[in-house]
Amino acid sequence: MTMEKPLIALTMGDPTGIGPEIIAQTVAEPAVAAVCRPVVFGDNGAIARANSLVGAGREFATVSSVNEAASLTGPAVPLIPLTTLADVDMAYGQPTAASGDAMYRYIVEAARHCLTGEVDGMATAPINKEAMNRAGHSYPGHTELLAELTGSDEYVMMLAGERLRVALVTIHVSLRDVPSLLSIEKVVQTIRIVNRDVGRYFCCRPRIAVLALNPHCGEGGMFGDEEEKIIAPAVKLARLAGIEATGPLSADTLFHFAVQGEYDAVVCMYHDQGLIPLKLLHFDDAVNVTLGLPIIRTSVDHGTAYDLAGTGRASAKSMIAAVRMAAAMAVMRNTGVAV
Ligand SMILES: NC(=O)C1=CN([C@@H]2O[C@H](COP(=O)(O)OP(=O)(O)OC[C@H]3O[C@@H](n4cnc5c(N)ncnc54)[C@H](O)[C@@H]3O)[C@@H](O)[C@H]2O)C=CC1
Ligand SMILES: NCC(=O)COP(=O)(O)O
Repeated sequence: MTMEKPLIALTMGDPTGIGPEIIAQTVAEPAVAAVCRPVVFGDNGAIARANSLVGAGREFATVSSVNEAASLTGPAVPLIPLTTLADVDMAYGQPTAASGDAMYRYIVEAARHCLTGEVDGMATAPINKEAMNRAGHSYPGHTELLAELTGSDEYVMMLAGERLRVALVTIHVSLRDVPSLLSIEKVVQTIRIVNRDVGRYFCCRPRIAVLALNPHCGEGGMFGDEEEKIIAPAVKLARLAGIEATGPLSADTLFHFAVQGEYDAVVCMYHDQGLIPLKLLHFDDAVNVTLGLPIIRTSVDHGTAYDLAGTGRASAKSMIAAVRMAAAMAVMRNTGVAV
């Protein structure tokens, strides 16, 4: 039996950043074409500029719907133009209200098509969160926007590389607010979603490490009591539910053991606790996956890189990895077969 390759929506991200360039490189990558049919949600002008800049040699064909994209034959990559940006809205590193609105619209449309099942998943290029907010769309990032669009109360940001997966209990919040945002319920919820979705897509019964918040797990309460009051009870509840969770574990040593293969995922209490080790190991090729949504969504692990935009020097490895992972997850969901 031959199965059609999954249709994966690629959102162009910030028109003034590296998004269009890494998309142009990604769709030209044979390893991407081998596993999926990409369809780009973006802007003709921004993509044409990026395509000639990187010289990857893959043509784009403007289409007006996902149906038309799906039935396109030949080597051109379908592009659904949702905006027609003026040059001023594509000036490198200078997002405007129009470009802030554009990045939002690409995400909304791709998510809508994921929900209807017309596309199998989406992989997103980076946005500038401040520009999206300035355009009137008040979300900390894709994750929270997609949670709202899909009606999901429970979701987790996970970043995954070959050697390490980190999942975050709190995401884009001020460090000073982290302790008050932690609760037994929130930690259990994160562990539960990681267990279910890492189990569903990546390995059958994940071994989950749960980090402490404070140095030395709080040193018996001398350096904080979140371990005793919140994290240890949460781990206990998760274990009672049959989840292979261990913790609280000291963050300074745990990553050494996680990358030796002792754990399949590490639950971290805040953004930089997980993303610093992840990017140290996997800056080039990690993928951001939103767990808990009814749709498949992956993304790059980096930002808009204004210092590189327009130079053609940005690496597309994380975007390529994100598209390939979305495709593999779609095949797993649609057929139960791991690829
Ligand atoms: N998935 C998303 O939409 C994300 C968006 N952002 C946004 O990106 C903007 C800039 O954030 P920063 O913290 O400066 O992070 P950044 O990742 O854009 O840049 C940090 C450094 O990494 C380099 N870099 C980033 N991507 C690269 C690539 N593909 N190839 C080679 N070098 C690369 C940059 O040149 C820069 O030196 C912010 O507005 C932030 O909100 C940040 C992370 C993820
Ligand atoms: N640091 C990761 C990041 O900013 C990604 O956020 P999101 O836009 O995927 O929610």
